[in-house]
Amino acid sequence: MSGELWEVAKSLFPGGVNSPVRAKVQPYPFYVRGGQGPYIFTEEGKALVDFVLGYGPLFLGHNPPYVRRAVERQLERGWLFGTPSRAEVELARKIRRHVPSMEKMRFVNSGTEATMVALRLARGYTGRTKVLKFDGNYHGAHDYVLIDAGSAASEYGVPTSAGVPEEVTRTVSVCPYNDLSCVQKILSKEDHAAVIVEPVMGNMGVIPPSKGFLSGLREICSSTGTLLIFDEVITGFRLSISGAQGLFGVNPDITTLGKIVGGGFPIGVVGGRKEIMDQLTPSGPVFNAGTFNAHPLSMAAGVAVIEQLENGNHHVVAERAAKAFVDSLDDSLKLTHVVNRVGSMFQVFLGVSEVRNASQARKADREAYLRLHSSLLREGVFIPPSQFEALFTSAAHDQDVVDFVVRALRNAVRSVG
Ligand SMILES: Cc1ncc(COP(=O)(O)O)c(C=O)c1O
Ligand SMILES: N[C@H](C=O)CCC(=O)O
Repeated sequence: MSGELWEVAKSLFPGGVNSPVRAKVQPYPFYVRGGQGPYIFTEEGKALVDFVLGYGPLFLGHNPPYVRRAVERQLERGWLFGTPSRAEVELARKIRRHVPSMEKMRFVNSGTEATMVALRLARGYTGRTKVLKFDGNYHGAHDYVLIDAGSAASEYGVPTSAGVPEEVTRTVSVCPYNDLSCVQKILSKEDHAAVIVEPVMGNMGVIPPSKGFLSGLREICSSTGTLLIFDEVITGFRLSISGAQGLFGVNPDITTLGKIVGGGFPIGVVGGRKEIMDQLTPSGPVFNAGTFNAHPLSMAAGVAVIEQLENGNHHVVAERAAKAFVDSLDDSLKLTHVVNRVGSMFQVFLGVSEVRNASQARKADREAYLRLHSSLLREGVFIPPSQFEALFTSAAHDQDVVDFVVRALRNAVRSVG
């Protein structure tokens, strides 16, 4: 049972968990036995409608048969060879077909690794040291991005992590999200290698880019010789089959992917213009290597997921469910609130009337949000236990699920006040 596992886990893991946001569920995290479609099943045997979806990767829901079969086929053949395998070529060709700005790419094992390689590549290619990021954007858990970071770093009050050397911090400039004048001012010195941005912010709740923000970044970067990196670890293959860059029609120089493109198996991808990517070892001097890079199981799962996205109306189904949730929330909540939604990712901010950047997100009533989380859990619905995460829907969130969730929401909002 969850309570017993938690007691042991506390003695084994710092804070009882292996990724901090998981510890936010009160009074202790529930342990999960399995998942199917839009549901997860707890150790206690309770079914929960899942709006966390592994923090984004499971765009087709839990345990979809075509992904499972692809992984099983790979398992039968073996799963690690230390040499290239066919599936990595297949997955890369699919990614490039849908995200043409990724002319060449490197497969790594997490979004964290992907952004780390992207920034190193940008420095190697431009010969410049500094990079610019945005307050509240989260790009994983390495030194160069744990500065004013969102997600669990903000939730636990350490947006700038202890242990990041000051020498590193000094090389990272930070602007408020959606503030082009700040970017213009900083980049005008022409000493920054890159701007890294979540094209839709999904790690401070959800915050959409203002009209003209992404195209403005493109223009400023091009005119100052700065590389533009879109961190599409969340948005890639979610906001459209071509990610946020397809949706907004703005091409970055470098893209990072993760989550969906590995079908729920560990993956990160860094890709971009040929001449930039060719700086990577063995064709260039910027080093990257990895025992598990292009892991055959992740490659097989990724190919299966993209095949599904190429043939179904999965984005329509996921987006319809997200819209229904948001509409129902708007109808039931009496309290002042904002719901930001882009496609199938969204978040509600209670007690505030506008959220366009991280400082506005920080003003939301986080206690009230946690009450909403807990009461939804009692009603059989799992949303992230942190204001600074996004809710996600999947292609498995069909009309029956939506109807159930709308009823659950009506009961749950009473606890919010
Ligand atoms: C936008 C973004 N970039 C990078 C990462 C890091 O990915 P990972 O957790 O796979 O290291 C995440 C999430 O964790 C993310 O949301
Ligand atoms: N916000 C993070 C990634 O998107 C959530 C994953 C984690 O921190 O465990």
